Amino acid sequence: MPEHPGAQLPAPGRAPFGARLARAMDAHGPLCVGIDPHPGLLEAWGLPRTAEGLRRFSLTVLEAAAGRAAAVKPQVALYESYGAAGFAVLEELLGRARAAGLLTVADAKRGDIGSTMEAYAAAWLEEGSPLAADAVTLSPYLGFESLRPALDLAARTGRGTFVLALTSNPEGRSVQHVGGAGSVARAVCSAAAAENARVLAGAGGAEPPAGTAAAPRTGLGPCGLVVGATVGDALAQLGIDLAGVRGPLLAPGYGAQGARAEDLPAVFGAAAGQVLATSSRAILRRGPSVPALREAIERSAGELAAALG
Ligand SMILES: O=c1ccn([C@@H]2O[C@H](COP(=O)(O)O)[C@@H](O)[C@H]2O)c(=O)[nH]1
Repeated sequence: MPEHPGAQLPAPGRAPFGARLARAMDAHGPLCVGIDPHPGLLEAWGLPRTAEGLRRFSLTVLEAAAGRAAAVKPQVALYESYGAAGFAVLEELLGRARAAGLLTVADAKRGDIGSTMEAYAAAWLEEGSPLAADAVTLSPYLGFESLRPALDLAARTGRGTFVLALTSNPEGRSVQHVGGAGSVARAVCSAAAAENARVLAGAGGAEPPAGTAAAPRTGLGPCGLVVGATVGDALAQLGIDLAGVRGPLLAPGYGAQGARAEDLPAVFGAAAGQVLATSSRAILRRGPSVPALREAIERSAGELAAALG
């Protein structure tokens, strides 16, 4: 395992991810701005399809989002496609976002056998790693427990994970929704609930007393889920209790994929307060004007806060 510069330094005191995310959502609304530098958007913004174009795109979105959104979510694939130069831009973006007080979610969708998973966990979640983010997206296709190195490292460093559960794309249903009460989606949600219960119990966070509604954004554990805003009534159909997961819910599908803010309460029900909706293209299309991007971010954050609380 390569040593990261700074890996030997003690982790600075950092509040748990659930608490930091709750604070950011309370302050700015439940919006995560997706940073997806698609080639077509670079062209529309008058930027070259080079690492310098990627950098200018990324820093412009950051300038617009700072102080107006809870988090940003760079789509790692769109940096990776530029090779080492793209990763250098991603490193700079993550560092600058942190300095601007924005939480960062690296949308990398990593997942592999445990020994390799250790390397992914170290890259995205370890103190001192150049690519460390506040949270990373994970794929549980090799089994939820194969993600253990990332789950443990996130809990230890005050970071978070978002595990794919019910994705926003229509194709996801053919794998995730099959089997009713025995669905893959339900198994992933149950595993995340068990993980948060374990971590929160270790941190002294007791179960909410039976029969009382827990305040929706307090006491969230580090293991979040990706649940698309486009899944309609799938949660009820599959018998999934997302409030009982006690983790944050990253919800793509709002915006360019068709879900509207006013659709979200029906999709998420009692878990609405745990939702961090993410939107990329619907906001990014408004660039490169920073005031226009800011207006789109403020409008989205406002309508999501009104819908989700
Ligand atoms: O289920 C999923 C998981 C991840 N995504 C990612 O979110 C953004 C969505 O972009 P929009 O432009 O707002 O549609 C993108 O990076 C996806 O890879 C998702 O859409 N669905």
